Amino acid sequence: MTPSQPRLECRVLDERLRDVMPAYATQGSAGMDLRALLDAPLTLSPGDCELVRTGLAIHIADPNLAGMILPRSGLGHKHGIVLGNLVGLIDADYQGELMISVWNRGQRPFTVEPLTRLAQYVVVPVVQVALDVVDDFTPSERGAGGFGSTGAR
Ligand SMILES: O=c1ccn([C@H]2C[C@H](O)[C@@H](COP(=O)(O)OP(=O)(O)OP(=O)(O)O)O2)c(=O)[nH]1
Ligand SMILES: [Mg+2]
Repeated sequence: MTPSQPRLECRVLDERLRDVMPAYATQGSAGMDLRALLDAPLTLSPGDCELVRTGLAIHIADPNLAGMILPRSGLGHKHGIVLGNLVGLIDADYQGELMISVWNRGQRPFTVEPLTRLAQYVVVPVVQVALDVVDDFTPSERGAGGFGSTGAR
């Protein structure tokens, strides 16, 4: 832990999580893994999407931070287990349980065992902005070009 590391309040909503709290796996890890709080194995057929409990609530509180729930690359690439919402965005004022929308986008059934590390939680900086309504912008180099306007190579 570095001295400047922000501290976030976390409620443990299920005692099963006590011994397996999320942690950074290495010094340079960007995310900490979230486990599936399940009473029994959960088999997802191809195309199935289920909301899975994590047993944890994290109150970020600081509006200049947000949480993100992201897939784990091994599960996503090897097994097609990703998120039903693609990315979960956790508001700084959210105090409820972190939930994982798990989606089997693959072609084979996949069984999630209880307390499997299913997704990862990343805290990112956020800037809240104010919008000034204008009629026109000062021209930029890109202008309204997008969606491949700069070419493929
Ligand atoms: O994967 C996720 C995504 C969201 N949330 C929680 C935290 C987040 O702060 C809240 C609302 O998420 P979001 O704003 O993305 O959903 P919404 O459909 O816009 O709901 P709301 O009307 O409550 O904002 O739901 C999760 O637990 N897991
Ligand atoms: Mg919302």
